[in-house]
Amino acid sequence: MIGIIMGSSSDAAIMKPAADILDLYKIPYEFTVISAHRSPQIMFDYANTALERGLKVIIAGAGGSAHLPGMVAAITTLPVIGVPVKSSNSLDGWDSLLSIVQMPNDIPVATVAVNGAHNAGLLAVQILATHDDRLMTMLKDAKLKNVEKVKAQQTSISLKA
Ligand SMILES: Nc1c(C(=O)O)ncn1[C@@H]1O[C@H](COP(=O)(O)O)[C@@H](O)[C@H]1O
Repeated sequence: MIGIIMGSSSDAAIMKPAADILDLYKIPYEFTVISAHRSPQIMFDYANTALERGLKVIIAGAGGSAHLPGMVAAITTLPVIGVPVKSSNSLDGWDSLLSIVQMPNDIPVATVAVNGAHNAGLLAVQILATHDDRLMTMLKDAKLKNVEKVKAQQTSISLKA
């Protein structure tokens, strides 16, 4: 089970690609809103019980002054993947990117690109795949498909005068 959490329902569309990836790989997940700023006790309880509830990885997305991923990582020993969300009144996503990526020593958050929920989902799959042959086989197939896509582009590309 993977936890996908976000600071506000306004982040849901940006976070959905993480859920889409988990659907593709048939991995169960929960998808919910939790805010370190607005609901600190709920955030604490979620992070504090995540391991015993069977979560393996937490994907946390937040915009603006994005403390949610780092605060969850401060509480749990599970891997936390942070998704900087470019929210409506943010500084083009730089604020959330820097808030999430610049963690102090001892509290890592694996930060993906701004609005990079797709890769966050895939990274969670890759973490699970280290102990799951079905997932590792699917990931290898996906890599081979990428190679085929590039080969097709090599044969179709042309420079028009
Ligand atoms: N960064 C955080 C946290 C947090 O880090 O705890 N809680 C909400 N937010 C962010 O505030 C932005 C605006 O939220 P609203 O749209 O609800 O006003 C969202 O992108 C959310 O992730």
